[in-house]
Amino acid sequence: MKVSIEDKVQTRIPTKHGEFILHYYTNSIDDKEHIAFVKGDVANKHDVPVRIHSECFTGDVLGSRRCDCGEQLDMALGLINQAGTGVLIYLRQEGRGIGLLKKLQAYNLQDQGLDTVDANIHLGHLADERQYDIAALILSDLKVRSIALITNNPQKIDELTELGMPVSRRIPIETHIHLDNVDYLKTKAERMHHLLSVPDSQ
Ligand SMILES: Nc1nc2c(ncn2[C@@H]2O[C@H](COP(=O)(O)OP(=O)(O)OP(=O)(O)O)[C@@H](O)[C@H]2O)c(=O)[nH]1
Ligand SMILES: [Zn+2]
Repeated sequence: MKVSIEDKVQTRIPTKHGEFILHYYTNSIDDKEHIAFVKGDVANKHDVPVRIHSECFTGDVLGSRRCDCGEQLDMALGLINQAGTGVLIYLRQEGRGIGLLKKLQAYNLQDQGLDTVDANIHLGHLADERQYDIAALILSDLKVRSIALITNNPQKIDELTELGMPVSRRIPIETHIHLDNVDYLKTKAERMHHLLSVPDSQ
């Protein structure tokens, strides 16, 4: 079934990265609300800086150091603010699409020695179950013509391109590497082909 979306409400949100307009989208498939956080005039523009961020309650809200999500969220808003225009799409696909409960179970498996990919597989899931069709629809709804995608994940670039949203270039988003996330980032680079350079952990 093809999904459709509806922009239900737009409201002004002042942040430490300046002012954004939040667009609240519903969709025809489930009751998850996806958000576009828009700065400046992006309609009919090319090469618009865009971050497609997947929900990470532990990283985004609680500041978990297991992953790079919270820092990436902050960096992306800073980048968009500097550019003066851009969009952050916040997709409600927690835990690479497996949900919060399973992600937390995967964390316990990681503490027993599995990496982030094998922990998902052990729980009967794929390494990454995310979809980007709603992100592409939101960008079309905002009339964005092409995007400078803020990501280290080449798979995201391929998927957006396949969904008909031209990616003019990639903007890297590399965060701090520390003891709590070095193995996680290394797995992302080696097994998920993220464009990251991560030194060996001790
Ligand atoms: N299943 C699972 N999900 C995780 C884990 N760590 C982070 N996530 C989720 O991964 C998603 C973010 O994906 P990442 O792989 O960090 O990065 P990405 O979005 O693919 O790539 P970038 O655009 O470069 O950030 C969020 O939904 C997080 O909740 C983990 O160990 N296991
Ligand atoms: Zn995270």
